[in-house]
Amino acid sequence: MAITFLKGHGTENDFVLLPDPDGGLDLTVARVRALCDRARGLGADGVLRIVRAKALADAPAGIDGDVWFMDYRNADGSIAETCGNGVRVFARYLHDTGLVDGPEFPVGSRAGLRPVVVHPDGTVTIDMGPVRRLGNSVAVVDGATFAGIGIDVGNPHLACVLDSVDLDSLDLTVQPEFDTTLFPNGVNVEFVAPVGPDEIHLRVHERGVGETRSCGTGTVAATAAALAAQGETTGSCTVHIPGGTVHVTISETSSTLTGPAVFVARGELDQAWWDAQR
Ligand SMILES: N[C@@H](CCC[C@H](N)C(=O)O)C(=O)O
Repeated sequence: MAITFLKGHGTENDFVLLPDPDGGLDLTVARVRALCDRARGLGADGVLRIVRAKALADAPAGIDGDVWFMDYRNADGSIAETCGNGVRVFARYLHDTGLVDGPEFPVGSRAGLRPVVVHPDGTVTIDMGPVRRLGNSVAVVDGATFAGIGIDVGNPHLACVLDSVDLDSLDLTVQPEFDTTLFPNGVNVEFVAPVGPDEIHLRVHERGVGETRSCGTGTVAATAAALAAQGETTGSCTVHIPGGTVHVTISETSSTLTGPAVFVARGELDQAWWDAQR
């Protein structure tokens, strides 16, 4: 059977999507790495396998088996709990292909259900769930220490609000150092430059990927950190990342992320190439 793929992105955080309703694909670490490789594969920050929850061995308890589940993998082959930009692209695929009834439905992820609304213009709003603050910490970049806040949005983040440092001057080609006691499974690190009370610029180094043009869960974590810097726990924010702009709201009990979801290509993988990546 031919293996079909789609290539898409959410604010230039790009993904290979693999429709696999019955979970038949043997998606090894080597295959994820090869797919994401920008020279020997299709090139992407991550892979989104589109699978029914009942076909997945490690779907979290409590998710109905018929729910469409986003089996997310980072470019290095590691599994992450969720991906905000990925959920938007995933949701748009389900909606546009008629795999769901109507514009409002839940998407399964290892962080739990993420209810979505697909808008007529193709943008998507996700209910990202509660934002959990983990306490103060620091990130070290090139010997310089930045104060930040640990934030859990289903996956772990360390969001640092900059005061005087120029965002563009940071070297994010290597993983910023972080406290491995607070983040034993690694962390996504955000650097946030406020440009107004409800508007920020953001750069992010993603766990399992490197610097990306955008990170949806990171935009929520960055908003929480920017609000905390103003003494607030709730509010809304326009977030500019290198790959575009999204909108985030945070309440005491939940959060939302709204932004674009774009498809670039669809096709079939070469079977001999796939078989050679074990
Ligand atoms: N790009 C994603 C986050 C993907 C997972 C992350 N790298 C992790 O390991 O937690 C997003 O848009 O949220």
